[in-house]
Amino acid sequence: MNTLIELKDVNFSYEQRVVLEHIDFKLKEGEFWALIGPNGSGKSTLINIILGLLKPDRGSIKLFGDDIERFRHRELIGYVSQKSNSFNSGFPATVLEVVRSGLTRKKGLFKRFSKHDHEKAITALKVVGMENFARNNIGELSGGQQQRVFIARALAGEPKLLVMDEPTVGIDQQNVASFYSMLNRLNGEHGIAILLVTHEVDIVTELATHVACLNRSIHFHGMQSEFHRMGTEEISKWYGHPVRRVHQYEGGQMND
Ligand SMILES: Nc1ncnc2c1ncn2[C@@H]1O[C@H](COP(=O)(O)OP(=O)(O)OP(=O)(O)O)[C@@H](O)[C@H]1O
Repeated sequence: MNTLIELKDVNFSYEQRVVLEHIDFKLKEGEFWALIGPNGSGKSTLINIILGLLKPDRGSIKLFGDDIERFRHRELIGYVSQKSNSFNSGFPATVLEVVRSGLTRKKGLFKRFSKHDHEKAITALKVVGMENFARNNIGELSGGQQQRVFIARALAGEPKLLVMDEPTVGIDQQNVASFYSMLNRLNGEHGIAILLVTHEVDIVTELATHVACLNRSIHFHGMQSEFHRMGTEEISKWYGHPVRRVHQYEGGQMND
């Protein structure tokens, strides 16, 4: 399995304040990682470093085997942020246009879209179950539907890795479940690796193949099954406050 993300001894501070320390992290092809941690633990900062938006003070970062400075295949990484789903009803773009805009990195902003691009966009909409909404205005859709469209936008460029920072913020509980089963399909059937930042520890650590626990440094990095074997006390210690674990089904479920 190829390694898609590899961080070694990464440190980062805002001004004088250290927020990430000695971060080692590795994600391989086909894996589904949940990145969890309390508020302010550095999750978004870590994602921004992986995306090349922030530069670490120290340490090495490799993407798809290349040093981040030399990595030229941004299209291999699709990114969906928590703020994507915030269009209001007057926003003048169709779902199809939003998804096609995911191809601009490859084509340049003012190039015309080919029939092939159109097909790619429709295929991506089918994957997320939104093909019937292609002609709708993006603002007419619910938060959950908009977020699916943003996943489709990220998928249009045919990435091998999808990075998401709390993509379910603002989505109601019922739609969250179907959103996650869609992610499961993307990972299981389409083989797309996923790195997902989440507060929904209970659902996601059941779905993900691997879990990373962050609170300034990495406190756990391993398989989902090992994570679920960890004791409540151990989890509470790094989380910074008591964490209650609810054993509802095999493997256990954790609420925080
Ligand atoms: N631009 C910034 N300048 C200064 N400090 C920042 C900046 N962005 C974040 N921080 C601080 O760095 C720490 C880590 O923030 P970060 O957003 O990475 O955490 P997080 O785990 O994603 O938090 P949350 O779960 O609340 O979204 C926090 O203490 C935050 O206040």
